Amino acid sequence: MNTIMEIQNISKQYRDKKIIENATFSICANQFIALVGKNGSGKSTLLKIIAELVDADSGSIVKHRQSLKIGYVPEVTPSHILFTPEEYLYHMGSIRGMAKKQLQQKINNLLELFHLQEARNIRINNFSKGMKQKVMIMQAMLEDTDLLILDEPLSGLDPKAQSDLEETLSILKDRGLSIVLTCHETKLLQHLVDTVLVIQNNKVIQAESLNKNDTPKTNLIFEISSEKLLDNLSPSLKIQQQRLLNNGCHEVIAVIKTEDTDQVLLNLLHKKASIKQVMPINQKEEQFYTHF
Ligand SMILES: Nc1ncnc2c1ncn2[C@@H]1O[C@H](COP(=O)(O)OP(=O)(O)OP(=O)(O)O)[C@@H](O)[C@H]1O
Repeated sequence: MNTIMEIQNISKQYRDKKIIENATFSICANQFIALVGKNGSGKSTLLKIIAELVDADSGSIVKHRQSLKIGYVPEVTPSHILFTPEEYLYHMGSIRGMAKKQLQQKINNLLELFHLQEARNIRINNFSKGMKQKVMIMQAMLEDTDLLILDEPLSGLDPKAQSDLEETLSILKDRGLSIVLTCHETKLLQHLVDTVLVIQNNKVIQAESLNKNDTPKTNLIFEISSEKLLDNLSPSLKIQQQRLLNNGCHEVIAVIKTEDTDQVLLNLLHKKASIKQVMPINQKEEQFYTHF
């Protein structure tokens, strides 16, 4: 897959509280990423950093396209917009300096795509939550968006509005957009999501595909004194993040097949690695499904 953006070693804290620590992952063209984690784990913060609305304390974001267009939809939908969707989108596009003709054409396309043509002249404050959510996504897509970032788009929607929005997201994915969203119920989006990123203890860990037929996998975090020691471990170890610690050791976050766990741990212990965490991925997903 074509990488469009790399998030490299991003860290963020508010006052003395660590929120995100050394987050490293890539976003590819047409990839659908769900970011999950407990309340207050830092999901919204990470989205705002990717959308360049909040600065990270350290680390960098590398864009692989010169003019990568990012659309951001916040968690809270404004409830008292007295404009019609057409007026609102026109206003938002004008603020961004879009040409009148191009803007009108785009608004027409979006109203059609989101099935809101019949509501084009109704004021947004009379809309249902699902319809308001659609207008917020439309404003994020006024320009030719490559990456759409959505904070909890499904929250507060009734099941009908959720499946309606799910259908819209599926169409956007089919049109080639990359989507990163936070959600509590990844099960709802199971057929759309390519990658699940989990924020846990300030770290961003990649869970495996949601496909239940996959071989069970386990996340492993360990420290090892030298990168060279990893060389002949790599076939059984899919390294996702690696960083140099102040003590000169390397902290490694990796995924292994659950059936290889004993052998990999034995090999690591022979190499004097220090094991920090072993967590079966399916169990972790189960935990997210049941506790959010
Ligand atoms: N601007 C800010 N100033 C200080 N603290 C903040 C700020 N923004 C977020 N925080 C704190 O950072 C932590 C992470 O917040 P964030 O909103 O990113 O979490 P979240 O995972 O999106 O939570 P939720 O699932 O409840 O929406 C929380 O403890 C929050 O209080």
